[in-house]
Amino acid sequence: MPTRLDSFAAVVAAATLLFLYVRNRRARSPLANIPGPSPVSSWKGNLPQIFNIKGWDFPSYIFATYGRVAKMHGLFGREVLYVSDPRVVRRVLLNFPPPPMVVESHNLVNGSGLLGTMGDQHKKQRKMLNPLFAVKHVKAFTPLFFDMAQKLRDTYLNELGIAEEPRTMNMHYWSSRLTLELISQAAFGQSLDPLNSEDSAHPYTVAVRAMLPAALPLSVFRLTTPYLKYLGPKSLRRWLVHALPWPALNEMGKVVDVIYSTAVSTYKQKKTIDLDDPSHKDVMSVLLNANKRASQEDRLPENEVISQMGTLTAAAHDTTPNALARIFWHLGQDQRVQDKLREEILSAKLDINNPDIVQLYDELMALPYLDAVLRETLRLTSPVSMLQRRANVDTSIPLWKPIIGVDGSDITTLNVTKGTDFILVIVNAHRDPEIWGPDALEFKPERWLNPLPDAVGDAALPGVYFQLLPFGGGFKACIGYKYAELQMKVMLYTLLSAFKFQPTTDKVIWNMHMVATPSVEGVKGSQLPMKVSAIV
Ligand code: HEM
Repeated sequence: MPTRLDSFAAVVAAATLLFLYVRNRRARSPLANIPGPSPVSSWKGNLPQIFNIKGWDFPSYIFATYGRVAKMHGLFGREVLYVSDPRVVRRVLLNFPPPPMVVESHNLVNGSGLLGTMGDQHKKQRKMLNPLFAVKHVKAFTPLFFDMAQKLRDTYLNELGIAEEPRTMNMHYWSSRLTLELISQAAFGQSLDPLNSEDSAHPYTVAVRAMLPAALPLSVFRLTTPYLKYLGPKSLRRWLVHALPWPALNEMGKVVDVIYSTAVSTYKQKKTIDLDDPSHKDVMSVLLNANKRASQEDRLPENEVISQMGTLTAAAHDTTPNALARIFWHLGQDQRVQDKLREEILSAKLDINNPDIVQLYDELMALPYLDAVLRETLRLTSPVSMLQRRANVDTSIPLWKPIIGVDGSDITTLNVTKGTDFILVIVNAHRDPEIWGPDALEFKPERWLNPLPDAVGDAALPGVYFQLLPFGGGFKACIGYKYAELQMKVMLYTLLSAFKFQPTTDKVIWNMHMVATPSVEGVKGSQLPMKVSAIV
């Protein structure tokens, strides 16, 4: 029979073992000396703070308390580095992939397109698609974009009666409709929305707009995505999505089906046309043609070509309308900037019917204040506020500026092991006063008209868009950023020439999803109400 003493000894032994286990684990971790906040959940660590749609204060709190590097916890105590140090951001973005969960979630929804692939498969796709998104190709869409933006302007003026009296318009909704129409025409050569009335009812447009709301209730299950393939073949998984008594999943299934079947029918239709006919300029036609001519080694299989359609639509639609809405929001908040921008636009008098498309594109891009407003919005309020990556090797990364370790020593290099997770905090890197100056938190387009602080060059953030990261950087950087830039500039040029935009009394909230989205309390869906008046 064990005595009380035996029981006591067993408890002490167990406690000692547990203590040693925890201590050894901590000692073994090369991140043990990196300071950071305590986890708020025993199994979710700091994730509820990191991925909180109302959590804008968290990145600023971390920056103020810990600086550019903080250690946090993910699921079941997994260590996560929350980083805005520009040298670390550079090394990580240029070398490490997103964690499998991120890539697999994209793959489940849009198949094996750019967002849903990694490694050699992804490299091969980029090789095929990069030239189609180069400036030379994007320039060719300038007249189409102006045509569509003018259509929207005329609908506002006439069908919606703004020529007669001001109206409150949801600028997110209209940016989203224009984005979808432009991507349909430019990327797939088909028009889905004539943009001439209040509503758009094309099933594809409806499905794409429903995608993000449908994905939100499922986002907590993203963690399981790398393992879903073990449930069986695709056909079985597809059947389960519709058959399980789970409304959120069934809804997502319906949305994905519409997007996929439209992609397949577009692909089949493209195979019947003469792709050598130069009038077929849309991305999909050019891609099919390039793929047909590619060497066996470089050629993409059919399913990967089809998957690009949903991928490009989702990537363009989930981001550009929110970026545009944010610009309109800033212009509403700061009427001085709006007036100054309109003045530049009205005095530029671009000939938008200029048959020299290259000249028209170059003149639009050369408008300095328009460019400065865009850059400043994407700096201060980047639509994407964080990126996720996972180390694929053990390595050491020197820091831009040292941090102070838990033991009080200076840390100048991060030693990370394979598998370490990173949250790259774009919002902090874009607002760092040591990089951007003491006015880093102010919306000041003028900063881009003057030489930037030397620290911007020294920090060398690895973005594809100037020294900024709204479009990411490295091998998974945004392929469509020149396209997005053109769309945003054309829409601003066209609408600001005709209208004044003012905030309403509604309280607009920006939700910190993976892409920041505006809403109004108590109103369903994305909302950016603005009072729009015609300029007489
Ligand atoms: C303002 C608008 C946009 C923003 C802020 C934006 C932002 C981003 C960011 C941050 C990434 C990198 C994600 C990561 O590293 O994990 C990305 C990737 C991507 N974007 Fe965009 N994007 C925009 C517009 C577009 C447009 C218009 C298109 C297509 C026409 C597009 C297509 C893509 C694709 C295909 C990828 C995946 C690239 C890859 O994995 O190789 N984006 N975007």
